[in-house]
Amino acid sequence: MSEQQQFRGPVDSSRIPRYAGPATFARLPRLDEVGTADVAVVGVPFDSGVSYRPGARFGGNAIREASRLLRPYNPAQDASPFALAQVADGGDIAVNPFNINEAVETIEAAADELLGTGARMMTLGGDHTIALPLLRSVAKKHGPVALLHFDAHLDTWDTYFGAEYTHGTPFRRAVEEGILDTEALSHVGTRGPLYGKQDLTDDEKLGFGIVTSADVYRRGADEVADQLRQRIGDRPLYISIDIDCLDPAHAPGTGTPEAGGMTSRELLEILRGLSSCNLVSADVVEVAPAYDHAEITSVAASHTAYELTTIMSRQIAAARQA
Ligand SMILES: N=C(N)NCCCC(=O)O
Ligand SMILES: [Zn+2]
Ligand SMILES: [Zn+2]
Repeated sequence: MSEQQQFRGPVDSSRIPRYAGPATFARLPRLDEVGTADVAVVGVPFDSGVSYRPGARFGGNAIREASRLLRPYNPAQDASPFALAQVADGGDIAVNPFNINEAVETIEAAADELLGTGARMMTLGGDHTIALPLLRSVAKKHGPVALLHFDAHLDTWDTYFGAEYTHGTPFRRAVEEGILDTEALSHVGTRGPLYGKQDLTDDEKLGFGIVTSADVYRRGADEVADQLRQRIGDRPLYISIDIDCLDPAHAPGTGTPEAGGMTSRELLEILRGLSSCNLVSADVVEVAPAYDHAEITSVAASHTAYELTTIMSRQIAAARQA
């Protein structure tokens, strides 16, 4: 059987215009249409953990809309991700917007169910709070995972207004809970003002290395990707991408924008340089379409999710062949 016949791919945009019909990620089938998937793209419309502008609850659907223009062959990774594995849109994990603790539990349970089917998750946020329950679930399956965290922010702060689960705190909680492999933790794209120098000391103590946005500019995407790849090795890897890792010129539609960020080209190139890593699941979070213009942010996010999906599909196909 040819790969094309084996997996159900996107709607053919040369036959049905790409702007027709309801949006799924990359015009892929829904999970309930294919039964099970190797990669499940799921939305988490939750933004009750934000410290500034709200609106990331609408991010997943904005990314789906912007992803209508994605095409099936990815030349940068020389792969047709939707022919190498079954990728499907699993819809949204519906969570309580008025109770953060309950929402975190619901996300973890839904992720357990999806990962239990053998799927890898490509999650579309939502604010960054959602990374914690997703990591909990991934660690139940794989043990403590390596983490690459693309973000302007550290997100290793302790609490906000006494709250433990917020979009500025998921990775401190994750280290405390022992679900991350502290030999392989990196922030990428970090920049902007902090509360104090202690933020950096605390972050380092938790085990994180930092590649700042200026480092990416000075050293270039290839060198940064090489260094990250060496640190990660063949550990199970989770990639969490806060779209505010990009400069506001490349991602205005987000809740806590910081000047001086990476370009979308730099982000995509670093991800392509990680294509040999054992990516077990990933998220793209913090897209807040109300502050976007001309879908700049959601287009960047859709291409980011496409590269991540391609990495996962290539590995699934390689594992199948081994
Ligand atoms: N995770 C994101 N996007 N932002 C965290 C910012 C936390 C703060 O307001 O200091
Ligand atoms: Zn951020
Ligand atoms: Zn963040």
